[in-house]
Amino acid sequence: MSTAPQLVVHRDKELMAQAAAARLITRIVDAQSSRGEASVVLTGGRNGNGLLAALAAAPARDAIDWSRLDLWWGDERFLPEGDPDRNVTQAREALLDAVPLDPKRVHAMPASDGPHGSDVEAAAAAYAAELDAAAGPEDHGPVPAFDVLMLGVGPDTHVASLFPELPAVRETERTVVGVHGAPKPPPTRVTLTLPAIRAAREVWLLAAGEDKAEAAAIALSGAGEIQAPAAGAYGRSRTLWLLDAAAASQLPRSLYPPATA
Ligand SMILES: O=C(O)[C@H](O)[C@@H](O)[C@H](O)[C@H](O)COP(=O)(O)O
Repeated sequence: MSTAPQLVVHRDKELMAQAAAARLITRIVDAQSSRGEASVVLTGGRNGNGLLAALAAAPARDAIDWSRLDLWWGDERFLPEGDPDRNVTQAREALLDAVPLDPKRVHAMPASDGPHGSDVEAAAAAYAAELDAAAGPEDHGPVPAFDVLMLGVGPDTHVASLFPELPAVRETERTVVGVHGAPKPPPTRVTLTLPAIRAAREVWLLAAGEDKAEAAAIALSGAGEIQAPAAGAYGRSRTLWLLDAAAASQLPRSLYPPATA
C-alpha cells in the first residue's frame, strides 16, 4: 500500500537541510522514547550530506541517544574502505565521527577490498543477510522497519542506486543487489531495492536545487517507477518530499502549500 507523498518546501537548500535535520532529531527522539531505540537509513550525495552536516551543528543534536541509534545505508559506492567517494566516508566526515555512536550499530555496506573482494553480488547478499538478521517478528519481511529511510533524488529521478530502466529498479524479491554500469560514477554500487525501501515506516526524499526541479515534477506526476525510481519510493506510514523552492519550481502549485519559511 503506497502512502501518498506529502510535500514540504523550504526557501533554500540550507534551510531545507536545517529543517530536515530538526525533523530527524524529533523523529529519532520519539522512536527512542517509545521503543528504546531507533533506526535510520542514510543517503549519499550533496543533499544527504548537507542534512548530516546540519544535524552535526544542530543545538538539539544530543537530545538523540546516539548509543541507541542504528544507522544503515540506502546505497554505497563499491570502492575500497576509506575511499573519499564512499558514502560512509562522507557521512563520517559530516557527522558520525563527532557523535558517540555504538560502532556495532553502524552498518556500513561492504567495501570492494573487504571480505567479498570485488564480488559486488556477494557484498550485496551479505548486507541483505545483515538486514535479515536485524529484522524482528514485528517487521514486515527480511528488513527492519526503519523509522526513517532517507533518499537523495538524482536529476534523472534515481534514488539510492536505482537508476531508470536498469535491472536493480526492477528487482521485486531481493532486498539488496549489486549495480553495474551506473550512469552516476562510480559505476559499481550496492543498493537497497524498492521492496527494502518500502519496508520503512517513513521514507523521506530530499531534493534541493534547480537541477532537481524536472526530476521532482516527473516523479510526482504519476510516472512509473521503472522510468522514475523516485516515484516508487514510499513508506509504510509516510512518504515525505523535502524540497527547496528551486527544486519545487516545476511542480503544480496545487501539490504543495505556499513555501514555508
Ligand atoms: O551514492 C549516491 O550518489 C547517492 O546515494 C545518490 O542516490 C544521491 O543521493 C543522489 O544522486 C542525489 O545526489 P545529490 O544530492 O548530490 O544530487
